[in-house]
Amino acid sequence: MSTHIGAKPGEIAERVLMPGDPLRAKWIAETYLEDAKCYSTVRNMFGFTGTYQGVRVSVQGSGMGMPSASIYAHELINDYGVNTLIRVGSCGALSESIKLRDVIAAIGSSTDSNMNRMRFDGLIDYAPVADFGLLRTAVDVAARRGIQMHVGPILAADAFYTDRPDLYDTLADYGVLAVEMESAALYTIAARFKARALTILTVSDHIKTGERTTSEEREQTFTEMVQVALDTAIA
Ligand SMILES: O=P(O)(O)O[C@H]1O[C@H](CO)[C@@H](O)[C@H]1O
Ligand SMILES: O=c1cc[nH]c(=O)[nH]1
Repeated sequence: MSTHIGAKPGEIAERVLMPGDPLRAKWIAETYLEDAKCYSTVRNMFGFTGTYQGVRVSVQGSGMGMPSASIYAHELINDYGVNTLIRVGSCGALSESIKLRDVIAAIGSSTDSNMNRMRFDGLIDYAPVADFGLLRTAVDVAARRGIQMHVGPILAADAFYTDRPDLYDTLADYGVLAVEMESAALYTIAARFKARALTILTVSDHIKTGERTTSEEREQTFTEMVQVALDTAIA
């Protein structure tokens, strides 16, 4: 067991999908994996391992926000030898060119979090980016499956509810497609410990139009994102 994950050594696959929502993890495991077994219920942050097309894959909930996601990414890599982490999350679209339920692969993640400022002593604005190989594979997989996937930069924000929507408009002017709450930390930790990471998102909320999906939809219906992530994980 690590501090926050109740798995024994060897119970977690080298390739892990990471939704923020632990019930999305359960749905993915039950829907897509064969012989899925739950290896952790610590804090109800469920983790499962099974096989997808004959390859061992795990799905681990990571919670909301960078402090929580950082814990799971750190322990998966350092305590369980995970080398491939693919976040499968929900996000808010910042631009009207993006529609509700669209799929986005995050090439890089800006952030308003202070975590990397502390890491680099306030002297460097580190640029957290996706693993190029995973991103290239995900683009190929999406094309093969006929799934339209946007590829571009996103924002990982500390707060879900912002007092500064004007900054979201400015970010959109600079090409930032969407906001979520984990990827800057995921990309940074993966880089630090020599693992590969990619974030794939489904638009659950539209910041410009106010449209939103239900919590049940966020849990159980983002199938295109999950299919791209699974095919990418085993490639
Ligand atoms: O749906 P998940 O993966 O949790 O991702 C998004 O949803 C949560 C906010 O509702 C944040 O964790 C955000 O990043
Ligand atoms: O608007 C949204 C939707 C999902 N996740 C976020 O962080 N923001």
